[in-house]
Amino acid sequence: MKILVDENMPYARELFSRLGEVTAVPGRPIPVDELADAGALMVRSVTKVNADLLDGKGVKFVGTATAGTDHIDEAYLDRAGIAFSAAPGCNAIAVVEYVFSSLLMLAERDGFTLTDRTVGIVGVGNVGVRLQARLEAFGVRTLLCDPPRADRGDEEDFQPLEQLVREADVLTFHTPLFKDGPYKTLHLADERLISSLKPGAILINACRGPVVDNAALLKCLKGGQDLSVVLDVWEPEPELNVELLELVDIGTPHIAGYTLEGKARGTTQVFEAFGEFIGQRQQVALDTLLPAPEFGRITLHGPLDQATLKRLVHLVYDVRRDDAPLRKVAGQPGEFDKLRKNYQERREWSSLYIQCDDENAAATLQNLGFSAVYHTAR
Ligand SMILES: NC(=O)C1=CN([C@@H]2O[C@H](COP(=O)(O)OP(=O)(O)OC[C@H]3O[C@@H](n4cnc5c(N)ncnc54)[C@H](O)[C@@H]3O)[C@@H](O)[C@H]2O)C=CC1
Ligand SMILES: O=C(O)C(=O)[C@H](O)COP(=O)(O)O
Repeated sequence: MKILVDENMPYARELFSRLGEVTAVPGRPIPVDELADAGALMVRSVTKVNADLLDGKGVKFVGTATAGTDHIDEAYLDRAGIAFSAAPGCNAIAVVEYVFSSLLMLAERDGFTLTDRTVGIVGVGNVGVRLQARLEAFGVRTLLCDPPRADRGDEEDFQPLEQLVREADVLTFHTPLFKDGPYKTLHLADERLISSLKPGAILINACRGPVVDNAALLKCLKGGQDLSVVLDVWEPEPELNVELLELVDIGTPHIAGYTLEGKARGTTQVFEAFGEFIGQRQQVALDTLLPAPEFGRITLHGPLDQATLKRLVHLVYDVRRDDAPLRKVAGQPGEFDKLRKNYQERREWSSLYIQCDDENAAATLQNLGFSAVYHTAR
């Protein structure tokens, strides 16, 4: 069977060739003629999968190596009898580490202590849960908002969005994009919400661009609102509003989820689902695929404070490495996708093995997701 895969899926050729004949293609725009004889299609978020793309073709299985699924018309796939699988949670750790890098950078720049701040998390799924756990591991207070989970009766202390807006110093969005329905998230952060944020607040959007009304945000920033902004996603992509980019504190080209581990997990999740679909069950251990990281092992002497955590975090990933290149090319056609396609390898904190001579530092770093151990010379 011919399996069409997005060329930005690491390890796709190597894995899927165990199950069929692989052709790697760009995802935006996808070369439609390649679909004519394809039995399976593996995409990322840049390919809109719907009747226009697939009607009259022989595709029987669609996989997306992403957490978000708003680019897939699932109702159409259902009607057309095409099997579908996504990769929930594959890159959640990467997004959490992006948010942490941003907060630590802003804290250093503006001279505040993270543990004095309250972080409101909107959308407490794979990303939000991990973000809450890591923030709390470092002693940062969190407030949670997730109406679908609250309505399901999930045992968590959920608050209304209005309360987060009133109380949070940082408001960070991690919801899917729902254009309508009871839990609509399109423009969830509208002008009213943005202008009601506490003075000096930080607004972060690393989920989908249209969850924050970009025109309203631009208006608030141009009006001089005392607000710091971190945007990884834009309305619309790949054409972002350059004037808005100039006014945000951190702006990146939709790469919050782009650790090598996160992308590789996405590939392996859809690979395993496809294997299951064709009756050839496969399992892949992620660490058999990944190369050694640039920085593998270090020693930390003494306790862990915010400044030390910032240095450790930024040894693995500093969000500014993705902000500067976007500012250089923003507004030039094709450049947004080029930055994403030629993304410099980025690893997760767990790739850094830290030997600590302070027991508390080791425990906190472990809870934050580093591979930390306590070891004394005695
Ligand atoms: N920037 C990037 O590179 C990445 C972006 N994403 C985006 O982030 C989103 C969240 O990712 P995950 O946590 O993995 O998804 P998830 O599906 O595990 O969690 C989403 C959570 O949002 C909640 N939610 C839904 N509607 C809501 C509403 N109206 N208000 C508050 N909460 C609501 C859901 O109940 C769920 O708990 C994805 O749907 C995707 O669009 C995900 C990964 C990488
Ligand atoms: O998983 C998701 O959802 C994301 O937003 C991905 O990180 C987006 O990456 P691409 O699929 O656009 O490469």
